[in-house]
Amino acid sequence: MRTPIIAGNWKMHKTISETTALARELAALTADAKGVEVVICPPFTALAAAHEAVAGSAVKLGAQNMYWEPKGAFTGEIAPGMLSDAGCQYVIIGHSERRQYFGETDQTVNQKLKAAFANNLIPIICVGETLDQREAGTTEAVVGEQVQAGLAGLTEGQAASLVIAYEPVWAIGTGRTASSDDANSVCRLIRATVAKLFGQASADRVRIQYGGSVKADNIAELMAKSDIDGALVGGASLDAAGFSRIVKF
Ligand SMILES: O=C(CO)COP(=O)(O)O
Repeated sequence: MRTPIIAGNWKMHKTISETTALARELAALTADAKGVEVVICPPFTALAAAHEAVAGSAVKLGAQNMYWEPKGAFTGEIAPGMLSDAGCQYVIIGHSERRQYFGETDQTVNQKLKAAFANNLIPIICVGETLDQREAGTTEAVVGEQVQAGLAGLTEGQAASLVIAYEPVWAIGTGRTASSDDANSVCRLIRATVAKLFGQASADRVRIQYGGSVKADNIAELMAKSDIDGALVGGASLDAAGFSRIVKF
């Protein structure tokens, strides 16, 4: 049985004081949510404040990115150990915005995944096709390759314990959600790819999220699907009331 996981990717939003307020409100509003894991991923500058704000609650903390080296002359980068130190248990890796604007590739995603595991962080690896790729009929090939290359060299246990977020790029921030059937069929393909690479036991355990214009009013339909185990929520995670309704799908 896979525990559903709802994560909020705050992207480049919220100051420290705004983070404290939002995280506190969210912790209070989700205190009675049972059987679901809740994660928030604020920007780096607000991680420590968020950690303090959710202390004593079930809300967990994640970061939006990291570098793979443990320390050194890498100006502007953040090491995995620094995220643990700030209270993170999760880290988003290879979000489409990082692939699109910051040159991340399946190879850098793979290096980051291995570094995350080496530092006891659970990676949330993002995969998904662009509109051009969907219209060209290459969704399955693109997503399959992202999973295969991104997870290359992991152990069966690691493959089972990570989270894969299927985020079709054309559905992010556009108000266009993939239909629940379309989302589920790609999530099923992702699980089959994990089964092929790491065995059925890992595939049965790995949690697969859908992301892309998830809102309180479409979460229930998505979560009812066989292979969707949660959501990675952008815009709608910036409002405590709305996000708590998503958590309580
Ligand atoms: O990119 C996303 C989460 O990582 C999705 O963003 P939206 O929910 O704003 O579409």
